Amino acid sequence: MKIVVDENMPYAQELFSRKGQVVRVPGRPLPISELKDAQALMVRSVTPVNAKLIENTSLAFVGSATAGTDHVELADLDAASVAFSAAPGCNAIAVVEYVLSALLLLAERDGYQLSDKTIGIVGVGNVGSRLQKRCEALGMNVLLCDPPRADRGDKEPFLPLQSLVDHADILTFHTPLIKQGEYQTWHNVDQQVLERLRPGCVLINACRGSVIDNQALKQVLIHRDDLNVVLDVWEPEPNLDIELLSHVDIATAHIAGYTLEGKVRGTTQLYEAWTAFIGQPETISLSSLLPLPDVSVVNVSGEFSQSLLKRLVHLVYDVRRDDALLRLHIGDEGGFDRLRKHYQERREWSSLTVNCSNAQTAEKLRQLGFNAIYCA
Ligand SMILES: NC(=O)C1=CN([C@@H]2O[C@H](COP(=O)(O)OP(=O)(O)OC[C@H]3O[C@@H](n4cnc5c(N)ncnc54)[C@H](O)[C@@H]3O)[C@@H](O)[C@H]2O)C=CC1
Ligand SMILES: O=C(O)C(=O)[C@H](O)COP(=O)(O)O
Repeated sequence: MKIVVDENMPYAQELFSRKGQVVRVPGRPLPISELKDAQALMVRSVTPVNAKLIENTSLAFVGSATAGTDHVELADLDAASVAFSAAPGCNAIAVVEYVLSALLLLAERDGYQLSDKTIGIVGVGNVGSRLQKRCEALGMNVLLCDPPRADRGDKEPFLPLQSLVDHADILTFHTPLIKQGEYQTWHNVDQQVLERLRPGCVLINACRGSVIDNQALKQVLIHRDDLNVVLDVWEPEPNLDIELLSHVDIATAHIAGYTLEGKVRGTTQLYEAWTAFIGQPETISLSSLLPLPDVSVVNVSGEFSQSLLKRLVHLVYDVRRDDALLRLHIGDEGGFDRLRKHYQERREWSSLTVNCSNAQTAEKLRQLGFNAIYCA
């Protein structure tokens, strides 16, 4: 059995080679000739999966180690009777921690407490709902927008997008890219929305570039220098608009989901889906695969504060590292993809054990995702 896997998928070789011959390939562009005699293909978001890719192959299964599936034409796979599985939620914690790392930086730079702010979360799925919990733990006022969930009758108090635009100090997007229909998200943030954002608003996009009209954003940023913008995703990728980048406060190369845990979960979720598909189901424990992080234990005394949180968060991950790298390498041929391919290991906050002398501090840090322990 031949299994073709994207080379940017940690532990794929180790796991999939238990069941067949593994061939690792680049995802952009993917060498189609490798698919002719392959039974399974495991991709990432950079590989468009459509009729053209799968024609004249023996593929029975395609997996994508991603949350988003806008790169996959599901109807084409259905028509060719090729099974498909994604990895929902695999990297949700990573995206949440990216967003909070960025917010803690901006809050320190501009001298405010996040607990005084209202955050609007658009798209309250795996990422949005985890972000909601952590923002509530921080004492922020949280507004939610998710029309599909509202229409399903989910209990949360969902609001229309316009209401979030009018009331949020921070507006952050976590929807899939939906190109048309009732729940379209393509260019959800257009010129009109951008002009209407509250003065000093922080706008974050860590879902898909085209959820924000990037050309409209560039034009608006030229005359609205009060806005603060965090972009992890761009329209288009990898050839983003360098002038837009120069107006953005925090700019990264579509790496919000790139913790080691997030990537490995993506691989293990696909492996489990695929072994179930071939009738040999296996379950993989994440902790059996993960190495110890560089910094694994710290001691903390005293009460919880935003500045303590920022110090702990940036001990694990400081988004400025990725911002600096993108600005340095965006002019290089293939720079965007190279940064993603050779991404420096990044861990989730839960990888850090925080020994606290204060019980409330320990409780708060646990709510925020650290492995915090109260040591009397
Ligand atoms: N930058 C990165 O590295 C990453 C980006 N992503 C992107 O973020 C997206 C969200 O990720 P998850 O939370 O894991 O997906 P999810 O599918 O769990 O949640 C998406 C939520 O958006 C809602 N939604 C759909 N249409 C909407 C609309 N028109 N307005 C408001 N809400 C709408 C859905 O009802 C759902 O609750 C993914 O589809 C993917 O494109 C995900 C992971 C990493
Ligand atoms: O899971 C998603 O959706 C994402 O956006 C991924 O983090 C993107 O990573 P790649 O699949 O492009 O490596």
